Amino acid sequence: MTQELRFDGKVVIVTGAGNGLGRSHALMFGARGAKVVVNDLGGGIHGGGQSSSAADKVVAEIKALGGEAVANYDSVEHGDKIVKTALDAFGTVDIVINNAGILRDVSFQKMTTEDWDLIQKVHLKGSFSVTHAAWPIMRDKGYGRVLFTTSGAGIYGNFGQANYSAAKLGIYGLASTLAIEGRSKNIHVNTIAPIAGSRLTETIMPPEMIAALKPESVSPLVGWLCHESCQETSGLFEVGASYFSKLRWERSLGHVFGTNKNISIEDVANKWEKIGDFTDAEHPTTINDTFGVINAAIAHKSLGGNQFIDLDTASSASVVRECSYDERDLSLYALGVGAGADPLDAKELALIHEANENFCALPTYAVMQPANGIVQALYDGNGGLPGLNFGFDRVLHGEMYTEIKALLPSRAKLKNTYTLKAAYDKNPHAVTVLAISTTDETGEELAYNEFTAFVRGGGGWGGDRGPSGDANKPPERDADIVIEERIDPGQALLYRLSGDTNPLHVDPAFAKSFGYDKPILQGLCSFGYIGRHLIKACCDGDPRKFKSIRVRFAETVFPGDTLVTRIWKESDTRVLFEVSVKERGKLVIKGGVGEFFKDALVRKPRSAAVAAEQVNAASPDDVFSVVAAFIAEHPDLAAKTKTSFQFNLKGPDSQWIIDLKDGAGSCKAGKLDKPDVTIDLDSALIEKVMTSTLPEIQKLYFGGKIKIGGNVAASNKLTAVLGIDKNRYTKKAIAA
Ligand SMILES: CCCCCCC[C@@H](O)CC(=O)SCCNC(=O)CCNC(=O)[C@H](O)C(C)(C)COP(=O)(O)OP(=O)(O)OC[C@H]1O[C@@H](n2cnc3c(N)ncnc32)[C@H](O)[C@@H]1OP(=O)(O)O
Repeated sequence: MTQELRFDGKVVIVTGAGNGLGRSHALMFGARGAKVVVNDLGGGIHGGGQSSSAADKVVAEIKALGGEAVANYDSVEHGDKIVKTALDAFGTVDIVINNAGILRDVSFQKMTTEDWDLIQKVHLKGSFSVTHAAWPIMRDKGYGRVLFTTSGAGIYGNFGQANYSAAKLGIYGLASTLAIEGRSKNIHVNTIAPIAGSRLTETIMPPEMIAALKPESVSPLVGWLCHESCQETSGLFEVGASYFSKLRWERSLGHVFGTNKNISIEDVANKWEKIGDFTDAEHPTTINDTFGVINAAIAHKSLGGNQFIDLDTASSASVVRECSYDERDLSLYALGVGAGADPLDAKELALIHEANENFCALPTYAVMQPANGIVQALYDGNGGLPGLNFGFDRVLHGEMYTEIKALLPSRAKLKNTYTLKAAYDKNPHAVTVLAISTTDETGEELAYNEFTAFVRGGGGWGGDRGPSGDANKPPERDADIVIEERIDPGQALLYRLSGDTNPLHVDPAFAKSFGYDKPILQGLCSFGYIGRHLIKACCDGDPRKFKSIRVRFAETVFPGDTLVTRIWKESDTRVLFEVSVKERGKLVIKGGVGEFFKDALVRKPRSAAVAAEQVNAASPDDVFSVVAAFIAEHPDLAAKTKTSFQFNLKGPDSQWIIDLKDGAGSCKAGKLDKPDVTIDLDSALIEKVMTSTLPEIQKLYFGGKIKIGGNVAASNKLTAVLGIDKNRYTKKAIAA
């Protein structure tokens, strides 16, 4: 900032401006264009006497510098008179500097009531009185800057200054409330605790220190806080001898016993260390920050001595959440975890392009829907999921285990059943393990997940510490396979669209409040990358061979990092792995274990009820499901599938091969030479079905001509027909 900050046209009252700090402030304002009311009673430092000479001298100094100033000799107890001087001379008041003060230092033992009252009168009541007289003027004009002067003696206490300490901390309380009341009227209120050599301090400081503590080194802070371009309000600053700093409150995370418990003195004594433990301390800035904590404590009914983990639910019934996904979700997720960086990589394209004949869900998508249920619960601070009594401000994803039980369909309605498997007290933190079983509409279990949450400051209830140490350490030899991949700097923003909208990954301010320099990558995003690495390295690129993965998120990963996955083969179906970040040489994933199926999982036909809902579907999966459902409903055809059953599903321009065997099978684009059955799609028939059943779909999608494969919109039409009217259509076709 190079432009001079001036106060032209602004009217400033500086109390106690005849000497020391007040004089320095007044000269600074005068030199920068302000009209200054130089108030000074001209008394001694202990409150006796009166003289106009001190104020007059400073007025003369300001005028000599080319500025405008008037003197005022009233006591600050009569703030209205001081403000009247400003109004009479300059017509308004813009800035009030409450600086005047005296000392009556004496030990508390010897302090008289008069010593006490006098100090309260000059400091606390004086600050009130001047500010109170100027307040309506500043409110009416919608502009004001008020500065109060407190002291280290007020903030920290000081021997022999009980009266002064009380008044000075009272001033800070006054300032804090005025900052709130003035905010809507553009009145900013700040407080400084100056350390300066002045008449008040020369009796208690050695001369060389007094010389170093020039009042002139305090005034620049006063000038900045009172400038119209400064937005600071409610601040408290220590300043002196070229040192400028800001103070704030700090509060330990504390301890909540739970309101259902009668708290004893012994309970408090037992938790004393925790109550005073400033690890992960908070910095409250408003009274609501305190009420929030108290309300949370009142709201807690079943804490059993801990605030964030609902231990009661550890043994209670599971919670079920329903959700669904489709091809678009799978594609978006695959992109979110780095697939498609090379659009010509055919194996990865099959994870993204829903009409690809090998289209298949990335197996790690199995974590996504269960995770989204947790994310929703975290938004609520307690979404009814077992164990969760905390929000995003506490949680880091600690560990993850995912096991695939059946091939994920390209679309499904899911039931996720959440159970709190364990809660460990890693004092001062906590670790919870949520077990989630995922089933589809048919009741078949598709996946099993274990989410481990690291809950900052959530421990300390004296519970079991749980497993310790590093599990699944890799052997001390070079890795068998190393895969390196850079995460795009914008990856967290793309990944969050799959559902993990935790602000920690997108909002720089939130990340800062959590203790990070910038937003961090979602744990499950790294997880997805690593899943892809394992598929590439250990499944020959076939996601259908992927069985399970276990990781510990040991260090933070940031978007833009390069992941280096090191894999050690234990057998054909099991590996250990670790992941580090190339740029920082940090190990970010420890204890990794991957397991694989010897033979790729195969699709199983889904029930007719499920298939009937596959309208507007676009993928081979859906075509397959519908046809397989039809077959299942026709015993003659079903019997054939026990051995092998193949047929062509033919449209005017392209064809699908459906291949069924032992209740499982595949569907891909192409034409069999010798199919068991050929179902010939007749566009006239389709048009008739569409016209009679779904004219709006026809209007949108159907132009009298159907294409299959390659053309997604056309695939929609095909499966819509099969789904809606499959019996009528396929019967006729097969009969033909
Ligand atoms: C849960 C469902 C989530 C669903 C998704 C929604 C939320 C998401 O948006 C949130 C995220 O994605 S966060 C991003 C991913 N996670 C991270 O970046 C965390 C990385 N890990 C760390 O920073 C440290 O390990 C850290 C900070 C976690 C721990 O480090 P320290 O404090 O140094 O701990 P330390 O002293 O080493 O160990 C204390 C005890 O805790 C155990 N522990 C350590 N790391 C753990 C971890 N990652 N998971 C589980 N337990 C862990 C230690 O073993 C130790 O216990 P003991 O002494 O008994 O061995």
